[in-house]
Amino acid sequence: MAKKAGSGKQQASNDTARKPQATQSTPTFPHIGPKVTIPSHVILTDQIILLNNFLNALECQAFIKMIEMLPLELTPPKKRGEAERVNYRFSMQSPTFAEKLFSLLLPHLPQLDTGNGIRRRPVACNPNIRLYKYTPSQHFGAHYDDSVVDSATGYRSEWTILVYLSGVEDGVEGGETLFYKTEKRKPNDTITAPLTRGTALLHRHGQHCMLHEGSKVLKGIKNSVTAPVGINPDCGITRAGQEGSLGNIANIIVCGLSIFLVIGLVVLVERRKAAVGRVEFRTLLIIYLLTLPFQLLTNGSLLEQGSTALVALTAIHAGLVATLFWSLLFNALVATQFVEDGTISSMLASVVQICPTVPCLMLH
Ligand SMILES: O=C(O)CCC(=O)C(=O)O
Ligand SMILES: [Fe+2]
Repeated sequence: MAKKAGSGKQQASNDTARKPQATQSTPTFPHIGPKVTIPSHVILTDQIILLNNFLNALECQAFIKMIEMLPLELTPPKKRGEAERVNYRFSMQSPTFAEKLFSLLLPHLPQLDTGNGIRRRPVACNPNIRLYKYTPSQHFGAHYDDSVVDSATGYRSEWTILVYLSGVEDGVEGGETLFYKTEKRKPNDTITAPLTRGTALLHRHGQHCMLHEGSKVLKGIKNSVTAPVGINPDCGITRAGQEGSLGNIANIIVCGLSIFLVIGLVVLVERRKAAVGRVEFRTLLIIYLLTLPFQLLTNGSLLEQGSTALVALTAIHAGLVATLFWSLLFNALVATQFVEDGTISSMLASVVQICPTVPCLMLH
């Protein structure tokens, strides 16, 4: 009898719950070539997708050879509340392989549901890579996969990718990944993903994960490689021009209008009759005017996240905002002067006002 979800969902055992593991030495992964066409086959909308022939027979063979050389761990006996997993595994952090895997997957990936009705193209594979080997009678009990956040990028995973390195073509019997529509696990509510060599199985994980298991291998050896797949963080605004996004359109419009408004104010200040503070105020407006195109570009979701252009423009923007602060302070000093004659003595009143506040601030 498979484990009941009961009070809480049966999670993959602690060491399989997609929490990044202590880094093991990274093996040299075999070469994987890009594939021209890999049609995606949706088995269950927003839940299970198959990409057949993601790896060819030679690539699968090379992976299995690599797995055979690794110091695989046989699962220790399960603890309370953990899913039963009896197989051999090698787990590691490999950002390089995760990037390679993702670059090959990306051209063939459909947009995936992020959980709030929005579909997005995934952005990365998590570097937590696992290699599995199941011998006859081994299996992975029913469980749910957890989401993980990649600390380097902040991407939260929403899907699992599982690539079968061996399958029925190799004489493997049993070992299919089973998905249950209900926790009762009735045969009518069970979806069986065919165990086909080279197929990449994408399935939803985290909050919307279906209860699933790696069924018992009856004959032959099942090998697979798996990684979590991340989608954009929820708070991100898709870059303008991508997936029909207008970027941060409100920011773009307001900054655009502000540019014209501030130019108008600069002109009006020029014509101002007041003897004191005119130049300072105009300088403040000009500095503010300079910040606006940078605000528009850096906060408008127009540029690629992490790109050199965005970093450079953000640095200039931050510098201008700091300058704006000092200019504003200077305007405040000028505006509080006592004798409005424009000479240095007019600053006296400001000094007299500010000095007593300093000890008060220090006491706080
Ligand atoms: O090997 C399988 O078929 C299932 C593996 C799995 O569920 C997992 O790695 O979380
Ligand atoms: Fe799983």
